[in-house]
Amino acid sequence: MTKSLTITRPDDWHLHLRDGAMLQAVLPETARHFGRAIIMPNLVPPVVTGAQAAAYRDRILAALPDGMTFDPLMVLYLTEDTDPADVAAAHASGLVTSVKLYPAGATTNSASGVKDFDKVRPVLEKMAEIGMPLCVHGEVTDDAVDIFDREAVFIDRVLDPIRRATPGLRVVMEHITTSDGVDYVKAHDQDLGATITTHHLIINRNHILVGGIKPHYYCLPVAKREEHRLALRAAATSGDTRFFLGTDSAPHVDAAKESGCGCAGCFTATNTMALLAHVFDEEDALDKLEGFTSKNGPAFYRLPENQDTLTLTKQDSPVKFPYKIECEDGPVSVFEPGFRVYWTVA
Ligand SMILES: NC(=O)N[C@@H](CC(=O)O)C(=O)O
Ligand SMILES: [Zn+2]
Ligand SMILES: [Zn+2]
Repeated sequence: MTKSLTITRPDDWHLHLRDGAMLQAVLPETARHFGRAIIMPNLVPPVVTGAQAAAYRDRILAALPDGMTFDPLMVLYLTEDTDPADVAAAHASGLVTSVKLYPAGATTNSASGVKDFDKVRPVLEKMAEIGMPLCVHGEVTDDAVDIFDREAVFIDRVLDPIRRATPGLRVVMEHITTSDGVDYVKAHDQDLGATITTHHLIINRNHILVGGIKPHYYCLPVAKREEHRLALRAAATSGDTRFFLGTDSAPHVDAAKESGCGCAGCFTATNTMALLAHVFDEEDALDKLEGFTSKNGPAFYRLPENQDTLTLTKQDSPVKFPYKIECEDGPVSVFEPGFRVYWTVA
């Protein structure tokens, strides 16, 4: 029996579009379904100034196929040299939505990130004053900390001290992967939210490592134990407005992933909405999907909801997705959930 669900058009509150040929290849995959996305600034070199964000936004809009509508929400990459006045001006003009904090070395293209958190205090204070959200990649980079513990340690060592020192700072914990992340958000107020990815609702660390190493399931923060995946599912489907979708769809060409030192990132833009419908259906929470994908994010970012809608239908037989999308630089594998999917975007 065909089931159908119409929701306010979704937004993606954490997305990597890259640049050049990759941007050209992946942008339609997102714009087909999503009205807006928070565009991650970890290009090489990173998007650091308002002027760089304006130029990147123009390149994104130039790559948008005719007939598609999509609003890229630009983000500045926080460095120890970021000028609080440039950030405030870029925000006031409407050009830039948020600032992204990467601990130096934490993830793909994060070499220009922050080493000494005291150095960015003036920027964070300015952001608290003007109500501009800070997006955070929440992992410590200390060699002594096990990679599976890096999110929990970040919360204690970095995030909580920053929030205490900067009252009023509005923070999005990006791509949370642990029950520690879920609990930290739940214990705090409206100035704190978190994005959850599609893939972290689907895979745990066994999926990466059992039966052979699966490079396409490797991303950062790395997927954790099953109990954490279940905590993320519970948070996403709970209706708690502090949790919203950030796919962290992060394309790399297959040659860079299927390598002796494979890049981190899962490319989920193509099938994210169908996979989320599957997950929410499985959790008997289809009525919570719209909040997670289309309402909680705009509420946190203090933006209007999209005016248009998206319809998902559940078919009688499994739906096929492309295995790969083509890019001039090489093919990019689409995230394969490992189960049959019956949902599709109408
Ligand atoms: N998530 C990832 O595994 N990779 C992202 C970076 C990030 O979001 O940390 C990327 O840019 O490839
Ligand atoms: Zn990240
Ligand atoms: Zn990311």
